Amino acid sequence: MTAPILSLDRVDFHYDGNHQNVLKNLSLQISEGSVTALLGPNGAGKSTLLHILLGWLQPTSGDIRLKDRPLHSYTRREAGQMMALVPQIEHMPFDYSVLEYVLLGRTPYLNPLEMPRKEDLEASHHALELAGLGEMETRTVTSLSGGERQLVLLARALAQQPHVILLDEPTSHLDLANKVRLIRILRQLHASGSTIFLTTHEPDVAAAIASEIVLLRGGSLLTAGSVSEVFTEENLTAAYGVPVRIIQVDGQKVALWT
Ligand SMILES: Nc1ncnc2c1ncn2[C@@H]1O[C@H](COP(=O)(O)OP(=O)(O)OP(=O)(O)O)[C@@H](O)[C@H]1O
Repeated sequence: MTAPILSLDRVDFHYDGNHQNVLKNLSLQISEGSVTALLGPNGAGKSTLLHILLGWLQPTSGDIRLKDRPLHSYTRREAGQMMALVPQIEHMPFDYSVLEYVLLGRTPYLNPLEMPRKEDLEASHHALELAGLGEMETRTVTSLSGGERQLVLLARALAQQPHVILLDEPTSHLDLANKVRLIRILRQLHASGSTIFLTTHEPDVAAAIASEIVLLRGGSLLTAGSVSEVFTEENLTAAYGVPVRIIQVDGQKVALWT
């Protein structure tokens, strides 16, 4: 196993005003260069965990390290150069063009009020091409469909050129063709050495791209490990509380609810 780029050690978390822990004694290591899929039922704590990993929420107790330092010791700018989030959805209040929105991904590299430089424009154009949005850069973000917006959020994260990319249910608004495009992009990023951590409600997407799977239930770790270890009928049935069958189609594992 390669060195962990992110590690959690006995992390507990509860939201203000509700003392029930949403994450419970969670220990986890994410290896550099891995693709980790986080699966679990609604309310398991997946989005909360993503926000903890980004440093947006502070654990109630326990430690989180990014590379060789505690996560809380990173400035926002340093953390922004290391990690990017692709949220599931984001309120887009202003009539930014697609290109302007994607350029926001370059903020961790710019000084306050500095105009984007040549390399920022190049990184943003490249990200738009990768996400299949090359033709759309002058459209306003408010005029886009849900799936197109999700691709813009992906492009913004790609423009950020992070070491670790975190994605919250990245296929939730995508049609089949764009789902395949996303899987290809994530495979490309993986091949170029990026670390990828995604939540998904689609076990098949997890099986298609992940090297590691983490199963969360009720804020606790059910199990974590390689796809062959974790993606089993027994584990998925325990995670979701409904009987799950796994079949193989052309060497690909597919989960069926029975
Ligand atoms: N801001 C908040 N204040 C209080 N409780 C919250 C807050 N956000 C989430 N929760 C609660 O924390 C628990 C975990 O929520 P979280 O959104 O992390 O789950 P999830 O696994 O991402 O769920 P889903 O699959 O439905 O998106 C849930 O019980 C939820 O109701």
